[in-house]
Amino acid sequence: MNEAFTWSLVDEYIEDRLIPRDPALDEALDANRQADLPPIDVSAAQGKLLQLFARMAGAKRILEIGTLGGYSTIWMARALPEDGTLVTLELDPRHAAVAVANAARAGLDRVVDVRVGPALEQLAELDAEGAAPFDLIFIDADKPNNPAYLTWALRFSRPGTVIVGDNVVREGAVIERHSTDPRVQGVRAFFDLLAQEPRISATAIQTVGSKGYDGFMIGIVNG
Ligand SMILES: C[S@@+](CC[C@H](N)C(=O)[O-])C[C@H]1O[C@@H](n2cnc3c(N)ncnc32)[C@H](O)[C@@H]1O
Ligand SMILES: [Mg+2]
Repeated sequence: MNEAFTWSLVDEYIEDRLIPRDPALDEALDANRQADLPPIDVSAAQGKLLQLFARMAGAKRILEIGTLGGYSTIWMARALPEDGTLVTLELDPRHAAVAVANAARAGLDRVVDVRVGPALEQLAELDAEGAAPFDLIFIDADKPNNPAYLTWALRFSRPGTVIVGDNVVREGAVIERHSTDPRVQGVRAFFDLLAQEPRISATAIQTVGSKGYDGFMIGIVNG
């Protein structure tokens, strides 16, 4: 059997056994399709993993960089208490509008704050507002800016903050040091920064599934 086909079937099996259906998440994916958003959201199994990280961290404040239609947003926001907050940053106003509607349909409009514009500008604005530290930060936007996003993530952290980065393996292309793909170079610079950053303890895990072969970086800010 074709490998990628098996990975998808196994994801279906995992979803069937371990991931109860959440109509709001299914509706979010439908709304994304209808709005022609690219299907580059996390898988259900990965969304659940992010939700579990949020619960393990006892998160009350989550920052997401890269919203798309808010699929991962909803997964993580479901882990928040009623007075929790999830700030999510999105460049494309069309994506952001779909995400706002999806979060509202999920009953999360009071906890989810979708901010539109280049994330680097939005992060500077959050800083100017004196934003309190976040408990979990999920980096999943334009990969060339990953090093800058990590620097900002550290600024918005406290000891114990969990930082997760998506798409850090890129079908194995991460090891191609001469790659001309700026996303690969962004991820490699992200690893370089992590390697010499004493404030964070990190690893990366390769993943396969319905979204192909990729990986997550998971780190915790040291005390
Ligand atoms: C991979 S998608 C996010 C997927 C989403 N986290 C999920 O799993 O459901 C990346 C998103 O980042 C957005 N993006 C790209 N460049 C950006 C930037 N400079 N600032 C903010 N968002 C950006 C894209 O428009 C896209 O919606
Ligand atoms: Mg991603």
